[in-house]
Amino acid sequence: MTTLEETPAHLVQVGTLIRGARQHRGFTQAQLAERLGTSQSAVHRVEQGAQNISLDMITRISEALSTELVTLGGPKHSHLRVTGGQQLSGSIRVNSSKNAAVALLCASLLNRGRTTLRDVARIVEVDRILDVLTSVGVRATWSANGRDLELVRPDHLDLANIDTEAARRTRSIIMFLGPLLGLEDEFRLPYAGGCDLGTRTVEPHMIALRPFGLAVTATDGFYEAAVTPRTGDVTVVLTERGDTVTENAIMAAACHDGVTTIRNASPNYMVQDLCFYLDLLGIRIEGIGTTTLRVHGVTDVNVDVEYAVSEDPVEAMSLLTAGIVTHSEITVQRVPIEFMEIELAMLAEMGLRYEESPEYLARNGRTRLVDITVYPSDLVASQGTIHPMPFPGLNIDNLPFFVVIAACADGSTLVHDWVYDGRAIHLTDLTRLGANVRLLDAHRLDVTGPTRWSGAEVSCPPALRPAVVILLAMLAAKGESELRNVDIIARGYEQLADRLRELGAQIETFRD
Ligand SMILES: CC(=O)N[C@H]1[C@@H](OP(=O)(O)OP(=O)(O)OC[C@H]2O[C@@H](n3ccc(=O)[nH]c3=O)[C@H](O)[C@@H]2O)O[C@H](CO)[C@@H](O)[C@@H]1O
Ligand SMILES: C=C(OP(=O)(O)O)C(=O)O
Repeated sequence: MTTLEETPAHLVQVGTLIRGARQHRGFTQAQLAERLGTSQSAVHRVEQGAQNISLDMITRISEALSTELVTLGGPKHSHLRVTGGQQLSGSIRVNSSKNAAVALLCASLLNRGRTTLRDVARIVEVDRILDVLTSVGVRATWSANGRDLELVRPDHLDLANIDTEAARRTRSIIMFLGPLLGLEDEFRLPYAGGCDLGTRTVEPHMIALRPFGLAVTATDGFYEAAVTPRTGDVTVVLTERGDTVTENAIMAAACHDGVTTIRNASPNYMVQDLCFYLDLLGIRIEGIGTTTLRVHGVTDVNVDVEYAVSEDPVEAMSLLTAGIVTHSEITVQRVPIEFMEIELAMLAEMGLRYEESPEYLARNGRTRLVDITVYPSDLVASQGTIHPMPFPGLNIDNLPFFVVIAACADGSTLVHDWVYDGRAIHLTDLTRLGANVRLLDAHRLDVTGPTRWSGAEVSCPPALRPAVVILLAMLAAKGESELRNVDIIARGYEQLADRLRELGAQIETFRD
């Protein structure tokens, strides 16, 4: 067998191509293995480049993926050709959220019974976490309609076989810490990765999990975790009101023998989804939707549950923005209104005309939804600075959409992203399409509108939301634009170009 150190470069290249093609098709390693009549670990080895692979096998993989992507000779990236400047029309539904899905996937490790997640978005971020889960022995099966995911954990996780490459490509791997605390005395996890948004510390996670007996040392490329099991009531005070750190604390508390009080908890949408799921597992949580949670831990959970992941406020913002910047009348259905109220209030201040339907409940029976119709509106710049805050403030992931909206508005707007030191810079790519967007420093943008958008060729920024913002600006820009290398969009959006096409957008996908 070939060891990783002596893996020939061409095998790694072939493995990477196969992984890319599989993820593009929305298959897990286990699903591809099933189609090939082989094991998940064999697919894992092929993708790592740790196995010699015959031409015959490459052909079979191509067939299994019904794709031409598995070819020798350099990866083929996808690009979008957009003919913009046209109005959109019709209705579009908001999908379930990436951020809740990844938390729920990690949380399923707490359950020895069967977890069925309904309405899971088919996005690359989900696949990455699924690849990690299946590599350690979790059985993951998609339903025939491809929307529901059944997860069954083995009694012992095979952490030695963890899919390091998939793990390193997502930040969400950090959310394995919470559930693993209750399962293992010692384990190692690859460093968390993700989009290029500048430095994102993991220190708050370590602080939050210390009261549960976790000690972590960082070695080359891995967090080495050692757990000294503790019992009894615990208070965790979060130093930052972060979303995933709150989720980690909740998951550690869920399997802790005692009651945990978490202060300065994020009450954001993905945290609420996690709490609703844990509630079904029999873990009582007081204070859901507030900044103080009391989690009544259960040390052995073994129940079969079904939970429908709730709708994504960031996708809702993205779709509303598509209507706003193209001066269109469109209806965005299934908007989780609790998590869009501030955004909508700000847009109303800027002159957006819109209507909301009466509220109805999401499939999880908890999240309140509305349909929102936006009308063509003449926008004016916001009076104050636009800046995010932990929920219930303006969602940081929605902030980039305000940049392209501000560029359509009359006047100057200051947009202040105090959270990420590497996200604002990507939005300066809007200048290529004619916008007046100036970077004042790493965190602040001055945007002056209205913009006379014009088509251009732009390389997709290496960050999810800015990438989508550029695409939406291209819909507004008269003439032809090209957005090159758009694979990153599939990390958080399912078939975005196809769905915008259904609203009348002229977007064509092509490859090198
Ligand atoms: C999988 C998932 O759910 N990802 C979301 C989650 O990431 P996640 O929870 O991983 O966000 P981070 O922990 O990286 O927080 C984002 C940044 O904000 C800083 N920070 C955060 C809270 C706070 O009270 N003070 C503070 O300074 C952090 O140091 C960091 O630099 O939350 C981010 C912020 O909402 C979102 O952009 C991500 O989409
Ligand atoms: C920053 C984001 O997510 P993640 O935490 O997955 O990087 C995002 O969704 O825009």
